[in-house]
Amino acid sequence: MGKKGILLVNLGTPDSPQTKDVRNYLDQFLMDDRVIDINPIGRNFLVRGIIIPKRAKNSANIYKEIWTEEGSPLLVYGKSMQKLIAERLGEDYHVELAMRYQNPSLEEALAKMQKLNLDSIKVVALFPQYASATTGSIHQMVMEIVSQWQIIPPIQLVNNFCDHPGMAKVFAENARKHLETGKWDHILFSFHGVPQRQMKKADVSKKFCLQVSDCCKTYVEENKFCYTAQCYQTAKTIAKEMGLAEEQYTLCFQSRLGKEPWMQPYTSTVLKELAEKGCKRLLVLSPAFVADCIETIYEIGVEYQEEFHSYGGEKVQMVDSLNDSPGWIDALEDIILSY
Ligand SMILES: C=CC1=C(C)c2cc3[nH]c(cc4nc(cc5[nH]c(cc1n2)c(C)c5CCC(=O)O)C(CCC(=O)O)=C4C)c(C)c3C=C
Ligand SMILES: [Fe+2]
Ligand SMILES: [Fe+2]
Repeated sequence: MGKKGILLVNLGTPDSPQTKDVRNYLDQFLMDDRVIDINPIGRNFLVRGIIIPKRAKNSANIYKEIWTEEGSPLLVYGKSMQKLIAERLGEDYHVELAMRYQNPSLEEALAKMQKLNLDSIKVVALFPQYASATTGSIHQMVMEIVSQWQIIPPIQLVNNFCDHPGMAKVFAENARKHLETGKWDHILFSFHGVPQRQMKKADVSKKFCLQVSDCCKTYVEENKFCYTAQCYQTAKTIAKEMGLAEEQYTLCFQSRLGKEPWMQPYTSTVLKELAEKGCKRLLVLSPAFVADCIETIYEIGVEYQEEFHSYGGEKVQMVDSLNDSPGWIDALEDIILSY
């Protein structure tokens, strides 16, 4: 028998923190019709005429602040995950890492896998929750590439691992380290948001998401593929592992882009409300990501800290992501073998 192929895929990151590379990254990312899902002319105007000219230089400066000697944190942790999981799975497996945007590209990772004549390929998008803009886009691109092959091996796509107990345990352990050393007034689960429009599009029945009150706070058959419902399920699983009561934590959504409504409550609004209630110290988990990146290190660690301070709060403590911790490698192995 030959080897089984495992393809780990994360979102992507610029090749360097220089403006030119950040521009290329944002262009490929935001021109994806699953990310900015409007008509092509509108998307071209919005992305190339407004967002990139306005954002690229500032984003490049932020990437410069978070860049490490080995590169972008998202890619550095991705490579480390790839190495550790390959060691763990042993000789019967071949593990590749790819990024949906920029490098290492999906094209080059899949070309390597094609040459190896693998028995099968399992695609694990490195997002605990399924969203059309992330996992959906990765799966679409993998299928487009593989559809050109003469031999298409058995392919399996992992949809989500939003309530995997091992994943939740590592987030809970990382948070617990801070619970032991400090007193926190409240815990936030701040997820990357998506536009409300994309949530409605993902509801096949058109009768559930954003149509019934508290539509996605419980994870049920009707919303089993809903990003928001999966976010609530992740938060619940981690909160249970941490022994938190419902009133001790709040779920919120960050990283909104543009003017249309995204999933709510927005993290900024919740920070303001908590500060007004007298909360001074917040512990923030961000379990939409499996690795620290610009959205956790900078948006939470720097921007939300400053914002909370401006409302009268004192401390926003970001909890480390799963990164390349041994517990996460255990969980990832289980996801690969059993999902
Ligand atoms: C967790 C899953 C993610 C979803 C869902 C998602 C949707 C989404 N994102 C944008 C716009 C931007 N996202 C950016 C960065 C970014 N987004 C994710 C994940 C999700 N995005 C990650 C992991 C990252 C970080 C990459 C890194 O290199 O660290 C950015 C860039 C930020 C910047 O340049 O300052 C933008 C812009 C949209 C429109 C969207 C729609 C559903
Ligand atoms: Fe994003
Ligand atoms: Fe929903």
